[in-house]
Amino acid sequence: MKATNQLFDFHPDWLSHTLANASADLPETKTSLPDGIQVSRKANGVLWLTPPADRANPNQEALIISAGVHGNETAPIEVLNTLVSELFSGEWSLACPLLLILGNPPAMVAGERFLDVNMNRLFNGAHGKTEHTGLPEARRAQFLEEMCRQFAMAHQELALSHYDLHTAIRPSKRERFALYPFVEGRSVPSGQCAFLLEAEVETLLLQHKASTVFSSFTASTLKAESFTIELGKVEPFGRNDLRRFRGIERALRRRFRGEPAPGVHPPFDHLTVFEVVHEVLNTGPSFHFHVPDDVANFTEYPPGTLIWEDDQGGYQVGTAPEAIVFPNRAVPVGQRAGLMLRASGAFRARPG
Ligand SMILES: O=C(O)CCC(=O)N[C@@H](CCC(=O)O)C(=O)O
Ligand SMILES: [Zn+2]
Repeated sequence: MKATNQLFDFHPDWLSHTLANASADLPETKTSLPDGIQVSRKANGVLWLTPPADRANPNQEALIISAGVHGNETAPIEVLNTLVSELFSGEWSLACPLLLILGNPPAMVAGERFLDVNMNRLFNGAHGKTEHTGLPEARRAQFLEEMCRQFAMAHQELALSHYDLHTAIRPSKRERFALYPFVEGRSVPSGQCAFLLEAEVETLLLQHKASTVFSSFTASTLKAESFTIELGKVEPFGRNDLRRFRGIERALRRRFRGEPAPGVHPPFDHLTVFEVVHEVLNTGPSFHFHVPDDVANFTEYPPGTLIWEDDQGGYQVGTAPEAIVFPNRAVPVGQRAGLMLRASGAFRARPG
């Protein structure tokens, strides 16, 4: 199709174009789809789509969807690519402005989480730290912040949501879970909970402080309703069982098309909610992490369990059981080695 070829230079799809140009500094390229959607490839792996001004946007929203901020988390990248291919081949029509981001193309090509520095610790301005000067991942994070800022400015009259799609390094006792960045005084809107259930995400983690992850930037700075969503486990391109990702694919397609939310149905009729009670940081040479390397996300520890210690102190589970997510001792000093969670209730959606 003409529009696809113009934007993707004869590559069959957006993903293969993005991988083939992983380190290229591509100029902005614009085209339009036969149904009038304006498409701008802002840079490699970044598409800004705008429906015609007279098209209805029934949900009155604008969406930022990112994947591949970690290069080896490939399933959500494949899901986004499928949706872009459907849109470009005219299978359905877009109702809302959309900013689509494949975060770290060089790391995607390498099949690595990141190359020089974890890009999902570089937002909210952290890309500007002197130790990151000149690093491609820092430049990319700064560019992505700028794209999101411009997109939010261009659509101030619409409700802005950002879903940053990931897969986890370890197996998980809860297959899909979302993290809600902390913003003072804010609580999760019920419509967002219903969307997570629609996407077959049944667990929600409430963060306890703002951070340097992408979703925290869009939540804090752009006032978006933002979530990091963990959709399964890391696998290389082509090795994902995409049937396990149909929930998010369907739910995003429905939002892109501007259709109303469907009713909720068991088993995806309630979200189990956890709150972060402690962030485990690698404190340096004397840091000793007592959680084994291969423990699954949401493994629960009874009260009093020693989670980590160093020569200054440590952390023990409090009076109620706590679960761990993202245990990872191999992080640089000062970075997160895990999150300790306490169950804090449930969101039960009204039956559809
Ligand atoms: O499985 C893991 O250990 C990491 C999976 C992952 O990349 N998670 C995100 C979570 C971001 C957030 O806290 O919102 C990350 O660590 O960047
Ligand atoms: Zn990730």
